[in-house]
Amino acid sequence: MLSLRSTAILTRSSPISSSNAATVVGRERACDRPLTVMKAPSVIGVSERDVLGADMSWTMGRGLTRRKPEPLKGWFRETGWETDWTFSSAHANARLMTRPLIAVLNGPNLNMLGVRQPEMYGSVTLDDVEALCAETAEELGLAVDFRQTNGEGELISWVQECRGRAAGIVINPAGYTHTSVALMDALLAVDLPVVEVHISNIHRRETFRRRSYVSQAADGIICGLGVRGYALALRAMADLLDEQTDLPDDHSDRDQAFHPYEGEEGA
Ligand SMILES: O=C1C[C@@](O)(C(=O)O)C[C@@H](O)[C@@H]1O
Repeated sequence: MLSLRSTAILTRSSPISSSNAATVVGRERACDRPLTVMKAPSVIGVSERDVLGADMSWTMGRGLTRRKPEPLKGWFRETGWETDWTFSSAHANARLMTRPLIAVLNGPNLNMLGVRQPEMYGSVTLDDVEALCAETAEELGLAVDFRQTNGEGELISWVQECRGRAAGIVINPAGYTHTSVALMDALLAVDLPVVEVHISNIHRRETFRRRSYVSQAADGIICGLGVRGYALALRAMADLLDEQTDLPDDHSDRDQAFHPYEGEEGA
């Protein structure tokens, strides 16, 4: 279970748009080290998609370091999905960036990596793959939720849960690649960027592996490059998300529009 790792709270009164901003109150004073918080849609009154799915860059107004902490109005819900918020407050105007959450989903028998047909899949374990994904995500400024299941229904439920929660899906559907219309339908339904990964080159193997239902729902496919395909998939996902982003680099307009501590005593 994920634990609450920091105690920041978001409050806002109007719907999010890319041109306004939220008030962010942290128990931690503005600092240069990262804070990880759980999302709190019920607290901040925005949809989970706004928090996690959308590309967002929040610019905090002047005065973060001067604000007295408000009483907490609620706690971030623990949902198993998280986002990282990084305070960088070397300057008077601190900037808060969300990390888009990418679900990395693995299908049946991938828990057996390392012992399963090593001549085909190599000797690395699924834990190694998870570590690789975490490292790559860190480098790319993404957050990952890495999961594996042997159940088709569970995999489909996880895909469905991504809607409104994740910014994209990297999936190695394993055996369900070649059989599951339902998984394909779920991926089509969530309407998120999808990158399909296979450790082995499915086109060099048995004929039945050449057909992938999942590919119908995938933006791209990486196969045959071993587990590094996961890292490549995350890189591709970062690019896809960048392409969706139309935020200007210069947030000065938002800096001007957002004065959360205006009028406050001591601000
Ligand atoms: O389980 C797997 C693993 C696999 O998805 C791969 O990663 O190469 C390829 C599938 O055909 C197979 O059923």
